[in-house]
Amino acid sequence: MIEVKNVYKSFDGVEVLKNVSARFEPGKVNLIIGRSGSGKTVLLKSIVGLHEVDKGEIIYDGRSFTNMSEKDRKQIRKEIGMLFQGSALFDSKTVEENVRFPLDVFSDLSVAEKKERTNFCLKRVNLENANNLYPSELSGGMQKRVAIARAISLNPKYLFCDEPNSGLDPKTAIVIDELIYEITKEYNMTTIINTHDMNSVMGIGEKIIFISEGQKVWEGSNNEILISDNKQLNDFIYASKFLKQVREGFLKKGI
Ligand SMILES: Nc1ncnc2c1ncn2[C@@H]1O[C@H](COP(=O)(O)OP(=O)(O)OP(=O)(O)O)[C@@H](O)[C@H]1O
Repeated sequence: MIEVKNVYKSFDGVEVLKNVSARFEPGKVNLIIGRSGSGKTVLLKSIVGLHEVDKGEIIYDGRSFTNMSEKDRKQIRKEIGMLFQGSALFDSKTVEENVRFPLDVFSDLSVAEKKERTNFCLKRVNLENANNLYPSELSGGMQKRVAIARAISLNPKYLFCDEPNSGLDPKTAIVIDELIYEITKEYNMTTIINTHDMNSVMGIGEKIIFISEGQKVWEGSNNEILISDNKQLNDFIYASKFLKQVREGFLKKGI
């Protein structure tokens, strides 16, 4: 479990995170949602240590990331898989080299073991025959799958995804969401995703944190979101006419 306790973060005197607390559980897909500029990325970066928080604490399974030495942080970083916006693959490396990269840098595996692990990860994302292709030869969805294979190569306990669906068509986005959901369950990972994709929210949002102007103003599940009477949350969610109609139908049925 990852715990965020009373976290504050400012840039040049401007408070971007204000007393944010949240618990992200293992084996669950946790989403951070909110408008552009609400502080989602700053929160995610604070959790992984790309930003130092001004106040408050980040705790990984009882280990205070905020207060530990750089050496201990390195250990936690090895337990983290990251899926960046836009996949962030190395264009000059093949699919196989991209997926193997974290193993080359962080593991003591032999060449044969690395090959085996790389192939296992590629198989897991249904890309068995793509080893020798370059990112430019792949569709956006395939690139995302390579990025997922790379993110799980070190068998992480924690998976962070920043807007995993950006740039994908709705159908491919669902495939990627489902893949993230399945691997979260398979490896009992604590997965945290930043998104404003309402399909993801409704499809895989087991636990959702809604951030507005740097504050957590709501948390709950994808089912609870449909019956919430939190005005700020509803203004955000039902900016979509379609979802407004879904909510009305849902409430009419009295579920
Ligand atoms: N390194 C930084 N220096 C100064 N200000 C920053 C920095 N990073 C983020 N901010 C500011 O913090 C605020 C929150 O930004 P953040 O990127 O977390 O928003 P977001 O919710 O992730 O938005 P989006 O959905 O558009 O990615 C913004 O006002 C942004 O300008």
